[in-house]
Amino acid sequence: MPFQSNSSDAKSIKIVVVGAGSVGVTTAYALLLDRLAADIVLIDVDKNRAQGEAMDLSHAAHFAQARVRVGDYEDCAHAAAVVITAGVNQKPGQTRLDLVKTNYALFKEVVPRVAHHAPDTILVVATNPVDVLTHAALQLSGFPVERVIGSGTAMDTTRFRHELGRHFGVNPRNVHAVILGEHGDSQLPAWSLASISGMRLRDYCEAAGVEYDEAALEGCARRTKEAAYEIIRRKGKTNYGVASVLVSILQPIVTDSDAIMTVSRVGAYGGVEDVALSMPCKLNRSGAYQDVPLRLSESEQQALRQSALSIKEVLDSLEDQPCVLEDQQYSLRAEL
Ligand SMILES: NC(=O)C1=CN([C@@H]2O[C@H](COP(=O)(O)OP(=O)(O)OC[C@H]3O[C@@H](n4cnc5c(N)ncnc54)[C@H](O)[C@@H]3O)[C@@H](O)[C@H]2O)C=CC1
Ligand SMILES: CC(=O)C(=O)O
Repeated sequence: MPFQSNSSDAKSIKIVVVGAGSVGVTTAYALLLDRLAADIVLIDVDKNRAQGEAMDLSHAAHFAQARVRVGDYEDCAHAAAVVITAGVNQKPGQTRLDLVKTNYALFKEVVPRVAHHAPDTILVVATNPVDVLTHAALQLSGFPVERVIGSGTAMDTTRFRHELGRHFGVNPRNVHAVILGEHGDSQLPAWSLASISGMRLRDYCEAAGVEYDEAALEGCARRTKEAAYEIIRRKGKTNYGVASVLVSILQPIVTDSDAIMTVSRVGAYGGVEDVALSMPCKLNRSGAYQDVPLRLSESEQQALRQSALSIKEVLDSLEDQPCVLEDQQYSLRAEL
């Protein structure tokens, strides 16, 4: 039975989180606080630790009228979404792309299992490098493109709005600004689209009688790009921001509400075919749709192309491309 959306009622909603590490369990906790699902399933190779996390979360679940349990891949059946957070994280100084070989190998193990048991679900990928692995998840699952979503620059867009909100002294929710491209070093701020109170940033500054301080704004974009490096240098990981972002991606899926978010999806960008990166997408119960019109400046289009090319280079460098042939896919699934 395919997932049936039930916009006002979380009773029937199951969400599976693969990877009960720092990001996975923080996401499960954020899901509980948001009361988005009735059944939250944790899957991890370290079953003992996952069990401990599920027990602890269950005590919090008491207040949210949901249950949290440890499961296996067959528990993915009928899940509204399966969030993949399993994998190694960055050590101080490492880039997200440095993780690709290890986490790609893990995806070859995990994704076909999820797809086998939950052929109608939506995959939400958080594991890094998230754009490369969103592409891998699409190929390994055989799902339609709209049902494989990477958290992408939804995280960076949130950080960017936080920075701009602080700079302009307004609530970040009232800043409309997006980061596009790679969830990584080649990301780009779409300055030409940024607005506050319906006004482009230059107009807003003029109307407010404040300086349009280009250097300070560049600082906002730089701190956005470097935020994860700095947090990892200080505390060894990031978890709260991404967990909240993952729940904000799951919300429009569960409630079928057509929210527009910058998430990663496979497509053609800046003339580069078959690559995943983030652009604004409409999210609903069927997945992520790129039917949101966008008019970027010439230099932003160039930067987007460069971002696509740098992700593509990593994809091409993977010795063993994800299997794309139907019969290969079946043979992989037959081994499960
Ligand atoms: N997209 C984003 O914005 C963010 C992504 N991340 C990424 O999320 C991933 C996870 O990070 P953390 O939770 O901090 O790492 P962690 O080390 O705390 O957790 C990883 C978990 O994956 C599990 N795991 C390993 N192999 C597995 C397998 N084959 N099947 C099931 N579970 C398996 C481990 O047992 C562990 O519990 C990393 O790749 C990290 O870079 C982290 C923060 C933000
Ligand atoms: C680690 C990571 O990808 C982030 O916090 O943005």
